[in-house]
Amino acid sequence: MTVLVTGGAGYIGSHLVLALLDRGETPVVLDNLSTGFAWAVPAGVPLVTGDMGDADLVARTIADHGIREIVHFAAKIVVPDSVADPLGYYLNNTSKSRTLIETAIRGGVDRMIFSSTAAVYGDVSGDPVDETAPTAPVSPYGRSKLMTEWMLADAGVAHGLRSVALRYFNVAGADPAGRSGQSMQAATHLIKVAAQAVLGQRPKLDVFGTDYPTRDGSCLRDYIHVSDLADAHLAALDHLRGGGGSLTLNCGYGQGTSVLEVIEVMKRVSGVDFPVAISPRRPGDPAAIVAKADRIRSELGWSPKRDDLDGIVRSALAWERHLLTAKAA
Ligand SMILES: NC(=O)c1ccc[n+]([C@@H]2O[C@H](COP(=O)([O-])OP(=O)(O)OC[C@H]3O[C@@H](n4cnc5c(N)ncnc54)[C@H](O)[C@@H]3O)[C@@H](O)[C@H]2O)c1
Ligand SMILES: O=c1ccn([C@@H]2O[C@H](COP(=O)(O)OP(=O)(O)O[C@H]3O[C@H](CO)[C@@H](O)[C@H](O)[C@H]3O)[C@@H](O)[C@H]2O)c(=O)[nH]1
Repeated sequence: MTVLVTGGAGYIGSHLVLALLDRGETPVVLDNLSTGFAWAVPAGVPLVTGDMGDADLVARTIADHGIREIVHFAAKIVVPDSVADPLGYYLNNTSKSRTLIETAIRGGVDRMIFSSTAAVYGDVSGDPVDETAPTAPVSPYGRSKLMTEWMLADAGVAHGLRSVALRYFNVAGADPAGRSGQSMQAATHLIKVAAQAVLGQRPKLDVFGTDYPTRDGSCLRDYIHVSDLADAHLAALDHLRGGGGSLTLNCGYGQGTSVLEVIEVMKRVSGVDFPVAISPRRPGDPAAIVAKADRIRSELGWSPKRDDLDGIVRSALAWERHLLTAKAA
């Protein structure tokens, strides 16, 4: 069975492509390479370079490869950018997802896994949130994703498309075998930025706010290893292939870690005391967001294998070193 992976040249999508190959499946990637890399798509995996908003291209790809299921990662993903450019985010993440969903249904696709986000919940009190918590995103990014969840739910009722919306919490780390990682140099994610600070690629790390109502004043997030997340997608595919119904599932470990704690782990693991500056809050950031992640275990039988922040940080750092060596070569 061939699986179409939109955004498969990106960070998380490339890890799913590896996980699919590891279990003998046949992925096809559709990616416009806006933030992804052709080299991140393993040799032998077809890469269709183009936009998910291009209905003709999507229809052709579905027909050419006999696609019945799509894992949909393609999106713009930077929360503060979405505050500055909301319409760009609604176009790429919402409107183009609408085109993708419509074209998929017309082409006979009946299963879809969607990369949703913890950002759909908004500013929660800090207690772990389960999937029944009210959705009240505080950024255009979160809203652009929530609207896609709604479209999938409505299309499911009207057209029989079954889907699993996976609400990722903070994804970090890299493939344990060193085959992929987060590669965008201008990335804004905390663990990536901290790894770059270790290697001297950034002069310092800014902590965006230490005046939040949290245990040390910095924001709390629930960091999940990207390979555990890839496994959750495999489990979600298996669920739908087995005839299972649509689901919305949190993907996290249920453990909140503060920005300052992440920095402490990065310094300890690397042995490098990089400079840290306390800076103002960043727009669109909720104070604390931690998953209650029981449903994914009971519905999919998924459980994490790499629930260890030291290990996540170590793998992110190893990938950053790899990128640096590759650049120098
Ligand atoms: N990284 C996280 O912590 C995180 C957390 C929650 C949810 N997510 C979601 O996971 C998904 C993947 O994120 P990522 O971290 O791998 O980001 P990424 O930027 O590395 O990957 C996104 C990929 O989508 C491609 N793309 C974007 N718009 C496209 C379009 N219109 N047509 C075709 N390709 C397009 C990009 O080129 C890129 O390869 C996104 O949907 C994101 O919202 C990520
Ligand atoms: O240089 C930095 C980078 C980040 N942070 C802070 O670190 C925390 C985590 O930030 P980041 O790694 O950028 O992730 P989030 O903004 O939490 O967003 C990520 O996690 C969300 C789910 O929680 C996803 O929806 C988004 O796609 C993904 O970018 C936030 O409090 C940031 O303010 C800093 O203090 N300094």
